[in-house]
Amino acid sequence: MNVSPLRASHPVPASQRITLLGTGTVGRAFVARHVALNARGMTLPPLAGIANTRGFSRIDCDCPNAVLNQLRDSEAPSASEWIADAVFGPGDIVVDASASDVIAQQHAGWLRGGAHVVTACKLGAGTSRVRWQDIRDAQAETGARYGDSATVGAGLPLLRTLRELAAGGDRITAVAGVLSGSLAYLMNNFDGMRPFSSFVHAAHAAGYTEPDPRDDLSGEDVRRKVLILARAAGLALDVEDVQVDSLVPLGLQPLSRAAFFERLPEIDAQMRAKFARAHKKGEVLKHIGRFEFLTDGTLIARVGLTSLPASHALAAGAGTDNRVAIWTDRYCENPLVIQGPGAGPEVTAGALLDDVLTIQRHH
Ligand SMILES: NC(=O)C1=CN([C@@H]2O[C@H](COP(=O)(O)OP(=O)(O)OC[C@H]3O[C@@H](n4cnc5c(N)ncnc54)[C@H](O)[C@@H]3O)[C@@H](O)[C@H]2O)C=CC1
Ligand SMILES: N[C@@H](CC=O)C(=O)O
Repeated sequence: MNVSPLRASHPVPASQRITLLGTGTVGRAFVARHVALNARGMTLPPLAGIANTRGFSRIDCDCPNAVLNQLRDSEAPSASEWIADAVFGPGDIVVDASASDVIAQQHAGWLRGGAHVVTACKLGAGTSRVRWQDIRDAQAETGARYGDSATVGAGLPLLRTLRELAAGGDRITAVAGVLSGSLAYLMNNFDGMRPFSSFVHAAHAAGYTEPDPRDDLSGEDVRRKVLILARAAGLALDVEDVQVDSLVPLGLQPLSRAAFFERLPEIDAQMRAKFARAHKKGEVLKHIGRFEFLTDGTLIARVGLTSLPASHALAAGAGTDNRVAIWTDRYCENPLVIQGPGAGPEVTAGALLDDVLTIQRHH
């Protein structure tokens, strides 16, 4: 095993190979699935390198888990210096399982170099319109692929469905639904009695939340998903076009992550009150992201908590289920509805590997 936790150059390969960025909840599940599929005799591009904030390690052995563990446990100081030395080119598949804006800024450049990028991180295509456009332009210039199935619905067939409908000439008139697996889990389990904060801890421990759960509770993660969905539908929405209502109390917003967790119970009273109001009306709380064309042709986009009758089309689902309704020219009376688990390391890693396999089949 050749492990070099800091600064390693990465020459352009002759054949397809994977470099995994991120050794956290999703990265670890990705390696586990890669190992498991290999053991089942599937032919996959090899895992050639892994990076995290500690550095970059080349994998010269049949032991990606050992390399991952060594890198995770490395005492090296936190640094992203490996990025400056990394060169990805044709044949490379970069799998982004980080939540790093520094890495997301590199997506377009790596595509321009001819490498394919497969990402669970939404900060590439789910933030500014300029960054998203740059990624699209880079793909068009080199033909390299941008695998984004994991970014919305943790691999549920949402993005591909929207793209196929749009490619078939259908106008997408609205998309609305539960787009956060962690918020689905929270709303499906919170009973108004046990503290809401205890469920946030459980969702974090299960790997459903973002590394910082405030990204979920603030609605920012769903804003990114709404942007990615709208862009897949051919609508170039920008960040400020999406109105977002946050669940994070003001006092908890500027804190470090550790301090936020300490003061998390401060969220409980407001959530108990919201639950009680909904319960009194015989309704349930659901966190909904949507974009839609109003009858005057205006496109609006919103994210936030709402209370719905239990019989409402978007109120169904259990656990981490995302449930998303799509209205188009074709599906104008009754929407097309897609539902299934929308968060968790295994489904997310599965979506990343599905995209890797698609690239392998087409290149
Ligand atoms: N947990 C889930 O259900 C889903 C997660 N995702 C996305 O997957 C991504 C990863 O999530 P988790 O694994 O929960 O996060 P995590 O916090 O457990 O792991 C993040 C990893 O990224 C690495 N990293 C951060 N900055 C880096 C840098 N500059 N260079 C190299 N590595 C760097 C960290 O060292 C860490 O290993 C996030 O973008 C999240 O939005 C997407 C769909 C579902
Ligand atoms: N934190 C996200 C994970 C998937 O994108 C969520 O809760 O949906």
